[in-house]
Amino acid sequence: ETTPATYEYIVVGSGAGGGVVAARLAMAGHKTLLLEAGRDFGLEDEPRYRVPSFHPQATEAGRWAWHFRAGHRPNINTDFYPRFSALGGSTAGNGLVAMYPFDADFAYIQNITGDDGWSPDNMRARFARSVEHKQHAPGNITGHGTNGWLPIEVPPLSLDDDPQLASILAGAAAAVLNQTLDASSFLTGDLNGPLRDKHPGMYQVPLATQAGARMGSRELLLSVYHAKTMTGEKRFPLEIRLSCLVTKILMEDDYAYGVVFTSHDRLHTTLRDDSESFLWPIYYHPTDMAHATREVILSAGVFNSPHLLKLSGVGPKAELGIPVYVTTTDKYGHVTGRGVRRRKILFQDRPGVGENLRDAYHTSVVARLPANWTATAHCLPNITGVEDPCLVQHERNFHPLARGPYVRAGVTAALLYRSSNADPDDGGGPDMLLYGGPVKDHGYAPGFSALPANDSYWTWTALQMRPRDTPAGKVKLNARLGAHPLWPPDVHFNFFPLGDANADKDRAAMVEGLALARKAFASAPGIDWELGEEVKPGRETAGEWEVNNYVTHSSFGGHATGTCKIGDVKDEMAVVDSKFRVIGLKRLRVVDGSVFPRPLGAPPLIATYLAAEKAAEDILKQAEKERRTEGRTEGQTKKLWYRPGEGKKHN
Ligand SMILES: Cc1cc2nc3c(=O)[nH]c(=O)nc-3n(C[C@H](O)[C@H](O)[C@H](O)COP(=O)(O)OP(=O)(O)OC[C@H]3O[C@@H](n4cnc5c(N)ncnc54)[C@H](O)[C@@H]3O)c2cc1C
Repeated sequence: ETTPATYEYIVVGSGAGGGVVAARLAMAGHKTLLLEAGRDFGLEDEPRYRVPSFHPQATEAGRWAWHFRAGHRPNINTDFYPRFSALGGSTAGNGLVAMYPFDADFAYIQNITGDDGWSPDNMRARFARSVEHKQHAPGNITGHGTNGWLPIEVPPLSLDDDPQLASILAGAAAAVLNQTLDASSFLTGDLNGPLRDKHPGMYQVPLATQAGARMGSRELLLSVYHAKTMTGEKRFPLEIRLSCLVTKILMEDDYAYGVVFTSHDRLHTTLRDDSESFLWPIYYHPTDMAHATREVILSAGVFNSPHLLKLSGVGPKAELGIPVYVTTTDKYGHVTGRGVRRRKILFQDRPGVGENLRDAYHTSVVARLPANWTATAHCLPNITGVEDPCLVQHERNFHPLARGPYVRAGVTAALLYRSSNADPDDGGGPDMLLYGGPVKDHGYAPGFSALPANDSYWTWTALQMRPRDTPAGKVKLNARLGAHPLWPPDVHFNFFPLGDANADKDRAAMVEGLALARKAFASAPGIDWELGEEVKPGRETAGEWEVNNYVTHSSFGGHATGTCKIGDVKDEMAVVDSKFRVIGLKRLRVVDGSVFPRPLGAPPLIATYLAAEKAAEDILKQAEKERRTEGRTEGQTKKLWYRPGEGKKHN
């Protein structure tokens, strides 16, 4: 029996939420442990990490993924829903789209909680502090940062690259915006500018890249981890432990004081498959613990954060207050080896944990154009044994202009528009986004990343940025197997719930989006559709019933949120308050993409980074307050809260 290692803060998960929080706390001088279930794939010679256009292949790389199956309708959970397990979390393989959220997204949280830290002005100021906006086209950079840790750049583009490109974009401008294509405003416009919230328009899409290579919370963490003082010592007290799956939050009375974790490479990815072999890693790989004198911060993502809270006994009484299968452990968290027992695991009734699983709807129209894209015609992605000249070009050059076509992640243009189904009371402005690129993309499904060698596809995807309030989905303990950290949770969205009037309006907006995508193709000047074709949904999907059916059953997500939602402390379904503190408990916060109470207008990456920046400020303010009220100096705060053994322990 040894004394567990003790830190001021323990952060679980290194994604957009946890990566930023851990880095900020360590930079402020606090001894911080970051535990991440995955490995550092960026460290390996891994083009799927670095190269933006390989993001679909990264999504399907088994060793990086959580292998979630998520149903989009209740009781069906067969759909592939990618989430990454790596240093950097989902930022290690996501689509890199770096779009600033809408003011309304932040104003909503400010209004329901009364916390002005969420005001659009404060969030914009955080954005300006966090990013370094590198606009390769000479664009408007008002409201952007120039010196932050996250580089954002617009991949270089020339409309002369391919005769079909200008035509496709002109078709979209005509169909969606009723305008002729203004190439100069498209090339210099600013999708992250402060004015775009209220104005329909067509923009290039900024990416979180540095000179055409992926950047994210991994790079921030590594720069903090490796920083040295003038005398060559470690500058910031950050410890990062990879391949460590946190299995439980340790709690006593009403506060968290540490975590239990298991170290094993690929533990969760190889074994989260419902098979009978699920128990061996727990038996044969040691569990360990760490204690936190100040706080435990849960940043395990939209599915794993509520799952881990539930595994630790925090969640709905109806689910945790009845006997479920649990692994039996001794008082140090070590598995006793006597298998599983049925046990009630309720520690704190928090009915909102795992509820309110929401997402933004996407639906795509894919067309095969008459000719292959000239910019990528010589590329040979995904052909084993053959050197890919485009990859060689990307890897040998370090200026985005010289790196070639792989600096793009599959999205070339985004059109913001207001649908005829928009909520009249939503304050106006665009409620839909139509984005497109030279890819065959109709959502995540096994095998989707296998690209044809010479492709001639373009996909327009309609994204509903502001779905209405409808009955939401859930993340629950595995109904069949119970509460074991290696058993994946049941994840059920609730897309277009039947008989719900708001869902019908959402579907109508998506049907309109699909029609506009088709019109965009049809309006593309000079494209001979005798030589090309719509491949998805295909011409046979033409009648009202067929289109409705296609939208209902083929719409996909990717922006899941809400399972640990922020709310007023009096809202019994809220999980955390505006400062990310789990309501009803002390010393425990959730800081990740699960906290947003409803889907964000923009893709969630930047919003999650900014939420984490706010959380770090909130945590540091609290630490400072404690330091003052206790009248202690910083070095003397260690024993402030953690007094294990004094209180009543859970389990
Ligand atoms: C394929 C894909 C494409 C995307 N494209 C875009 C895009 O283009 N633009 C955009 O804005 N957003 C995009 N996103 C979404 C964006 O990446 C996420 O919203 C964001 O990363 C969420 O951050 P997070 O901190 O909530 O979770 P994550 O970034 O998922 O991080 C959670 C981390 O916690 C770790 N973890 C989980 N459980 C445990 C445990 N028990 N113990 C230890 N560690 C644990 C995980 O391994 C993971 O590293 C995409 C996501 C995916 C998966």
